[in-house]
Amino acid sequence: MTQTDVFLEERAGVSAPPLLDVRGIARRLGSHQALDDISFSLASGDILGIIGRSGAGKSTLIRCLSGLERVDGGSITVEGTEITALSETALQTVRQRIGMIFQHFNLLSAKTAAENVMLPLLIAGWPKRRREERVAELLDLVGLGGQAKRYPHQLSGGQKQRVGIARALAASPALLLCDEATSALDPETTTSILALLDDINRRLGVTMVLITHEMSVIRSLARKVIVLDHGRIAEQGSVAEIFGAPRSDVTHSLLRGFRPELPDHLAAALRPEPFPGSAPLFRIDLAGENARGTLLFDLAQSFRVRPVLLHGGLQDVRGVAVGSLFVALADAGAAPVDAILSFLLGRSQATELLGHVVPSA
Ligand SMILES: Nc1ncnc2c1ncn2[C@@H]1O[C@H](COP(=O)(O)OP(=O)(O)OP(=O)(O)O)[C@@H](O)[C@H]1O
Repeated sequence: MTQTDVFLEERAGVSAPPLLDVRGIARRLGSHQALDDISFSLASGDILGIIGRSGAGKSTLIRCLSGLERVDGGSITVEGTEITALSETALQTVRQRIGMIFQHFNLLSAKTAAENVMLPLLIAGWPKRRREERVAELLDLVGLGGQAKRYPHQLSGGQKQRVGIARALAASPALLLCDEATSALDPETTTSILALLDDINRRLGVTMVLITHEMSVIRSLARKVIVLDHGRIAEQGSVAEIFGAPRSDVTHSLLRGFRPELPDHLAAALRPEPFPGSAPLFRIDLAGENARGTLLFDLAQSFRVRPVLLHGGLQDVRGVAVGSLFVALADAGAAPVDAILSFLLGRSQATELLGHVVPSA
């Protein structure tokens, strides 16, 4: 099953209709095709991370999802309502179901934290008493119970983003769009904001779409990933699939530093053909079940080879063990490399024969 099939299967599944369904959207900015044939769907409660290099089209996509920008073609459906078909007035009502948080927080500087959070409730016409109760509840939720009367300039960056999150959640949106929500924050504050968003998703079940250029954000928060490149989807899948076996060049490049790579001295020692004393060296990409098995033991038993682990490692990606091992097979003399490769392909996300090295190198 391909990664796209996983998405399509969910779309066709017996469960509830998707909360967000995007079909073939396109958007042109001047002479530039900023988005081209973007399709995906998202179930209620899911968290989708959209990543891409600068200029890939991330901001344009999130602006289209929020209804701030119109598409030139295709459709966007939120909770069964096709927002791309709505008039500006009808869109205003649906947009109350969509919350948004921003890189630079976008708080009103002349209003207190509580007044900023209250704004969407004023617009939605909530009565005063309920508004005040709701604001107190939201400030507690984001850990700012004691800061209600502070102005933005009296708050740290992390606290400002907490106000932004409380404001976005005020009218109980079904969909929360996060536009580079942690890009202006230091690493420690980033971790605490991502943990808060994760907690909110678990407690309130809010569906989230986050755009970012940082793979660390995707790894910490997303469950599904779309990699955008030049306005098109280069690749999509679960976060474990993307980290475990990336397929597109752009994903490989965005993951640099997040996946084990062959150390330079080993790469320099690699030869394309076997030579006396050499062993074939494989890169084995693993995720989930196959990362926990007895792969190397079974390999040794089945082919009477001696697997020598030269490099690699596993990391935890949203509860799934994901990683790569660089394994040389000593004493593989008579063992058929093709059969070994097909054995490994059946037990891994991906396996590649990199060349031949002296195993102790
Ligand atoms: N008015 C415009 N006319 C022509 N091209 C535009 C216009 N506005 C944006 N673009 C181009 O559209 C592309 C997509 O821009 P967008 O801001 O969506 O990308 P992005 O992935 O969010 O980038 P970044 O991470 O740098 O914010 C970029 O190449 C940008 O230069």
